[in-house]
Amino acid sequence: MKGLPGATVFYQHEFIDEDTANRWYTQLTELETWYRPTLSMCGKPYVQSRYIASYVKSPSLNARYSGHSVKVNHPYPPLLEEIQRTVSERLGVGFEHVLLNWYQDGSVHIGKHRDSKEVIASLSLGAKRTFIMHPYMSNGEKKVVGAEVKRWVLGNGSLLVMQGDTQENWKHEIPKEPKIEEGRISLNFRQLVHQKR
Ligand SMILES: O=C(O)CCC(=O)C(=O)O
Ligand SMILES: [Fe+2]
Repeated sequence: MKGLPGATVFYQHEFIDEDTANRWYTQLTELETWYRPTLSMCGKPYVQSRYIASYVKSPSLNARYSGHSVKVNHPYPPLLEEIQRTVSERLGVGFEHVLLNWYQDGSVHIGKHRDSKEVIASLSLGAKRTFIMHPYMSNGEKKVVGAEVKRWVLGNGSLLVMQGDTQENWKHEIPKEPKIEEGRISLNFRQLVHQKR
């Protein structure tokens, strides 16, 4: 993707067709493992606005995000096997873990953050949402010369891949868009495996 120095980001608007995307969205809302994660902010518990669900290929894997652990499930249900296989075959990359985020409407968001360095492939289903990348600042300086805020829309059935130095140099977020009434689910496929229980 152009205009993102120090990042390797690919975006494909119609990675899967709309009918399939809509069908997968509806089926995934029926998963029984959705829950709202709690973060600790200044010692107080803070329940986040989005629902998440997470699956690992192998029961010995553990997933951590922003310092808190995520409840992981095993095995993958057949639908998630099918979706992951579709993404893996098209990209030629295997994944060991998926984190699903469910933004039930535009009031639900994810704040600016960085993720771990593995390849992250993110499939979007449902409502279109804005995605913003911000240059990461270190000691008051951008880590990459010429980095400027970049935003675009993640469509229904689109795929976003972040890899390489992207997380070193950039933060990303899905901001609130209060006018959006429909829901969106993103499936974030990752290779992470480095922490054992
Ligand atoms: O929903 C998305 O597309 C982004 C989610 C995200 O950044 C994350 O789960 O780390
Ligand atoms: Fe992220």
